[in-house]
Amino acid sequence: MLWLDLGNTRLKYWLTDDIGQIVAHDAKQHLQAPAELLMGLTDRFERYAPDFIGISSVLGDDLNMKVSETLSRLNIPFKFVHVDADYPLMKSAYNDEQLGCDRWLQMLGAVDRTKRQCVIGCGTAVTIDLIDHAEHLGGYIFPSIYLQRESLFSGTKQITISNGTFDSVGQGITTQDAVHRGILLSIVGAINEISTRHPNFEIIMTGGDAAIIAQHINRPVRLRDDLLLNGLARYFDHNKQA
Ligand SMILES: Nc1ncnc2c1ncn2[C@@H]1O[C@H](COP(=O)(O)OP(=O)(O)O)[C@@H](O)[C@H]1O
Ligand SMILES: CC(C)(COP(=O)(O)O)[C@@H](O)C(=O)NCCC(=O)O
Ligand SMILES: [K+]
Repeated sequence: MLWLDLGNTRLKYWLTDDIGQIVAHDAKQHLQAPAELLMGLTDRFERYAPDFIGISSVLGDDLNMKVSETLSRLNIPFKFVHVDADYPLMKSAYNDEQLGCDRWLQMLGAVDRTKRQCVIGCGTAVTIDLIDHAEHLGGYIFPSIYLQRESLFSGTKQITISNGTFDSVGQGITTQDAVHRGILLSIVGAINEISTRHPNFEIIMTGGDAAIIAQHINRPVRLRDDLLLNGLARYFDHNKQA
């Protein structure tokens, strides 16, 4: 099988064999041209001859259409995931016409009926979702540390910071440090506040920036880079049986 995750910044793919083992995977920036990026990957995909392609995309109809056109040339059946608030594995209180399918799949990949869970996706946006014994209660959306830096850069005259590392939440005494530390604290502080409000929820983090953020959380965090893939596999496995 070939699994695709089209996020706002990166395209991720995984090729798996008959028993679900990953035989190849990668993550690449798509620069809003995922179809063109996929075109360049088709040779690699064809070599593994997957019999099905399962897709998570938060890129919207126009880009999804272009992706479909590119994938059609492979002559391999493919399907996009559709969010369903009434799904057997997890019910959701969220408006399912709006809920991003990457958020939903990350939750499906993590959900455990015996637990209370807080699933945090650290991608282009940071999403925080609360699940109580397989019931999605709702969540929060924040701009990522990079989007926050870009908004300061573009919305102010004197802040011209466009690079540097996010490695501390202590107060800064230079613009560079104040910007990076303030931004990181906005996300870390929010997660710590949610963790205080929901002490019995296990904290699970995934996505490109999970490791950077997790270091500053004042409770044990489970880092899982397999959530979305796991959610895709659960979704299509279930749909096959249905
Ligand atoms: N301006 C930037 N500079 C450096 N890295 C960035 C920038 N914007 C995004 N990234 C990186 O892109 C990655 C996006 O994470 P990912 O989980 O793939 O998100 P998405 O699913 O939204 O594409 C993160 O690892 C982040 O560090
Ligand atoms: C919140 C998101 C932007 C996160 O996307 P990502 O950072 O993974 O690229 C995406 O899940 C999305 O566009 N969601 C739709 C809005 C919602 O979930 O309510
Ligand atoms: K967006």
